[in-house]
Amino acid sequence: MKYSAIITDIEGTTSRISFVTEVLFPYARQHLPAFVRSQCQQPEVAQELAAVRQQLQQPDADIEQCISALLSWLDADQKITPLKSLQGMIWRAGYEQGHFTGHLYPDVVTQLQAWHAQGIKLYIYSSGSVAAQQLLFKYSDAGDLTPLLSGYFDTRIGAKRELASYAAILQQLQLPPNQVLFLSDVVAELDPARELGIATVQLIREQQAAGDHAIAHDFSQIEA
Ligand SMILES: CSCCC(=O)C(=O)COP(=O)(O)O
Ligand SMILES: [Mg+2]
Repeated sequence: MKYSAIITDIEGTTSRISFVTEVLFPYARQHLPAFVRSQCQQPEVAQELAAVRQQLQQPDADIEQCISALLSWLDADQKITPLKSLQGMIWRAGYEQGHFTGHLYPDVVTQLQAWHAQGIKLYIYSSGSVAAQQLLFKYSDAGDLTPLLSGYFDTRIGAKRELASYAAILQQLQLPPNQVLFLSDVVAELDPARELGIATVQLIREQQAAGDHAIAHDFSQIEA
């Protein structure tokens, strides 16, 4: 066993990009205005709206201005933390009511089970909120896979292209970098992890450009 821990990205790595862009994002877009209007007094929503106002640097922005900003961030796929948190809250209903299940490539399910059985700790690092990550794995195509996972990281620990984010994750895992493997389809996410000494593998699921990291087309090709 080469690694004590494996951290994996979601979109384009464990899951098809189109599941995020054609199922999750449109569902959030459709339900966000009514969700925010009806739930804005709930403390967890009010807290995210305060973060939206802070991001806008408009402390007096009303609900409709907040909704408009959130929708424009969503359309531009901006990984802004209050948007990602609200998306997770909205997706909960979609999963619980059976509108969709969390897409995972079949090789991911098999390999996560094998790595878990070998004693490798498995973590997720996605721009989707921790709650959204937990929902995807709880309501996955293959059933509840959350027992396989030891932890989750989102934009609260930092952006995925920033070296400091990977340093903070290593700090939390309390592991030396060479015992950790990071999987992503995006070279700009793999580069800062490698700079810290974390092992990296780029997943090439579709037709994206390869970088200079080790490459796998599916999880069965990854030596851990
Ligand atoms: C937790 S599933 C939703 C993924 C998401 O919201 C997103 O922005 C994709 O981010 P990733 O870091 O997984 O590429
Ligand atoms: Mg990705």
